[in-house]
Amino acid sequence: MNERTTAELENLRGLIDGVDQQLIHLLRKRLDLVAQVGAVKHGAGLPIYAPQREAAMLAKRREEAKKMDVSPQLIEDILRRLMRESYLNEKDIGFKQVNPDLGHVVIVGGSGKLGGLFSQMLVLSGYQVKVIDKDDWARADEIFDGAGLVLVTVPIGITCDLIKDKLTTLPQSCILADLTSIKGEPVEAMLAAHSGPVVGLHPMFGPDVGSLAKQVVVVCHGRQSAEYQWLLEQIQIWGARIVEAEPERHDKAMQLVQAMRHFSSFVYGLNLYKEEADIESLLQFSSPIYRLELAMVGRLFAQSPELYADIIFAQKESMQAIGDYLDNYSQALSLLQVGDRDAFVAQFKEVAQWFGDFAPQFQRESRAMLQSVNDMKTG
Ligand SMILES: O=C(O)C(=O)C[C@]1(C(=O)O)C=C[C@@H](O)C=C1
Repeated sequence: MNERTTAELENLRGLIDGVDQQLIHLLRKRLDLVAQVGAVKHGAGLPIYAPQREAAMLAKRREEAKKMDVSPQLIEDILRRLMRESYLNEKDIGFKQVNPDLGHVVIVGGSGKLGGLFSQMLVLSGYQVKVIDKDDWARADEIFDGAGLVLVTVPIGITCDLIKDKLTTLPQSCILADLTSIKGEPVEAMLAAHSGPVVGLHPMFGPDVGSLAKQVVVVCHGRQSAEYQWLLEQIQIWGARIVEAEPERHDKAMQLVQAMRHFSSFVYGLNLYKEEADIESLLQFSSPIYRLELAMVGRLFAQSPELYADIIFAQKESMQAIGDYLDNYSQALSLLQVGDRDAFVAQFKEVAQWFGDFAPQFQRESRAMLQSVNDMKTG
């Protein structure tokens, strides 16, 4: 059935169409300026992401919007979305090459998705990239000869053995780095296999990010950090933030941030499956937060089971963290079973106090996400 309308409404809608068309012209104009900014940054070696400029610009636009009785949050939302577009556009122009004298780069496992992303970023920065995969080891000497950087990005389960078995005769000055999501054992293995510069990296994002702007790369220093300083600078030019960490502290955090997180998403999906839940009707009844939760869980099952098995099984210690979760679940369930509502409320308050200022901060952040989820609804 057609939506009802009136002549007056149609007239106003025509005027709105005109304003929206003007917006497209303005967007085109902004994109052209951003392309020029990208070219200037490329020449000067400046990072794609400029947080101080963004903060100053947003503050000014919010003020101006207020004066014109436009919601400051509206202009902020629009500009943030536009800047996301800027990161993508500036990326395509390419990046300054921080170390033009580096020999070529070898990506071990380059046909993997994350390896592919790093390969693309390095090529966009002017480096020559060679890939070595399962079937290429017979040509290894030729591929590694003259390499300035070897980046290991194979599944966690085989990373350490591959380093020990295959990467012991790299050129002395070559940097050996890995992208594995645990850092203790791989960094140790690299230090043992290679006597030159060593660094462990963990990109805290998946291969489907459009740009590295605002993403985090964890760095665990191995040896001769002055030799790979350029690489960290290069990653920052791509827009990412470098966070330094000790391998042990990083790995401990990953037990909760990755192993436990993904395991509980897995069980959530497993439970929906066993309960024979009808996703279609759940979506019909879903509140925005439930939709977001389904999206978080559902996206897991759109990806490689091996990848998640690798992450979950990577550290024996994760079993403890996941077991603790089960214990806490059982204890909380027993409150429900005995109908102890007061104990539940008391426990809730205790946890809320522990979250402190983070709880309202997360509430604010999730509000914006929930609004976007709602915006995406159609029909
Ligand atoms: O001003 C810049 O440095 C830009 O790259 C442009 C722009 C924008 O779209 O306005 C984009 C990214 C930066 O983080 C800041 C601002």
